[in-house]
Amino acid sequence: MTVELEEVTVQFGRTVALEGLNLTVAAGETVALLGPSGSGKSTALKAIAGFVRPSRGRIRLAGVDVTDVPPARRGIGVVVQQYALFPHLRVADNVAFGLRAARKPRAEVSRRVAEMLEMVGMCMFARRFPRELSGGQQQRVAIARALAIQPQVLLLDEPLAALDAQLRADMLGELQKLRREVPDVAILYVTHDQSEALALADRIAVMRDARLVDIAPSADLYAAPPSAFTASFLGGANLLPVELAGGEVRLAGHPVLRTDVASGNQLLVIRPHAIKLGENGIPGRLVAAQWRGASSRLTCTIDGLPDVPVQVDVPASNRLPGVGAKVSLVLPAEACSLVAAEGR
Ligand SMILES: Nc1ncnc2c1ncn2[C@@H]1O[C@H](COP(=O)(O)OP(=O)(O)OP(=O)(O)O)[C@@H](O)[C@H]1O
Repeated sequence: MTVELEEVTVQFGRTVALEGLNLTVAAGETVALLGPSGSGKSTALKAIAGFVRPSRGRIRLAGVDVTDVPPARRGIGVVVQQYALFPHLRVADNVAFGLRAARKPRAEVSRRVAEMLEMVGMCMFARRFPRELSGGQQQRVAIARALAIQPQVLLLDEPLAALDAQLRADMLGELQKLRREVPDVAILYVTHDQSEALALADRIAVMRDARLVDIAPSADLYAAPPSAFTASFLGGANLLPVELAGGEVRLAGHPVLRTDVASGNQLLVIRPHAIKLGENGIPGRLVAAQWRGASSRLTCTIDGLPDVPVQVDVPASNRLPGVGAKVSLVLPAEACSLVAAEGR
């Protein structure tokens, strides 16, 4: 079932939490809403679920306008950060809740509950209460409960945020599997974690200050971010001031890329791991080094641009120059792109 938002604006008093959002999630597609805290991601999800009412705009499910339809009648599965299981109900009854509310026959309820618990690997825990489960197990039950009603739309709001790093990685794997098991469901996944968005989403929608900034297939957005904000938010790219002259992009006077962009205030985008310390590169200095396990994050400056830090990731096995030493930075043209500098 396709989800469509057309010019959806949500206001809380004088706060505009979401401004004119246009977004479509196709059946079978996973879209991640990615953005910093307070950018309006959860508000967008709540508007689709029907928990908040837009002050302007329309929401359609499979072409049908549901803007004025109450949440329970939209047939949407919702999973939020804090699980929100019913504490007084056992796991099986939590999962059965929506089916019983829809007055499904008893045999169908038990069959479906068993199927769902099987899918999330929680059959053994059917008789437990939520308080007797770990955070990850509770989250699986929440997902089973959301899917039990066979929703055509699944909304996930930071479902892994309350879990520790190991569990988060495990659950991310589970969610990838889940996507394959419900191939026709439209999934909207709210997160501020770019690695979750990249791992799960077909397309990523980047939000900032209540607005959609960019939306594109995940790989495209990462490889060629259309804006400076997306370049730095998704993958922490370097944004370096350049000069454009005669079809050439120059960094501190050194040619790095050819371009059709004629003029304007442009920034060069390059990811820290794409820059190499090599021969005949752009001369600069190492100003700091931070060991990060498998890699080291180096902060360098380029001669002539002393106030612009350049982040470089190198494998931790590489021998590092000493802090203060001269370095030569190689920026492969294929790893470089341009974005317009922002006015702020
Ligand atoms: N019920 C509410 N009443 C008043 N203001 C609200 C309410 N809900 C959200 N807001 C405001 O709307 C803006 C967007 O909030 P929203 O929860 O959508 O952001 P978010 O991107 O999901 O953030 P986070 O990642 O921190 O959850 C924020 O400025 C927030 O303070």
